[in-house]
Amino acid sequence: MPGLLSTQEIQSQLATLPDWTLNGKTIQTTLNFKNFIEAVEFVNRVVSPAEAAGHHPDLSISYNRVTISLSTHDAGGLTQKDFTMAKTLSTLT
Ligand SMILES: C[C@H](O)[C@H](O)[C@H]1CNC2=NC(N)=NC(=O)C2=N1
Repeated sequence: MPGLLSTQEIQSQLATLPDWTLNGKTIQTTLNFKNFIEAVEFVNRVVSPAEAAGHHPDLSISYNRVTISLSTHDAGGLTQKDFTMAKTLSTLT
């Protein structure tokens, strides 16, 4: 599938994102907030850049923790879009 990154490309991109890990065909991170409200406020800040990029992370909230998972569903794995979005989301905390 065009656009899928090689294992080597994934590893070198991950090296630039210290809080993110590879989990199967996704990259993932968990962020900790003070409480549920702050976690939800973070998720709300994700909406605009995700819509602008047409690329949407999987999000799960557990009280004060937000787990973000990125994968390019259309391509069936990781593409540059996932790493670009991970970098964008890292600026929102
Ligand atoms: C048409 C639309 O842009 C696509 O379906 C987009 C929407 N958001 C998406 N988000 C993610 N994470 N992967 C996709 O393949 C994807 N596709």
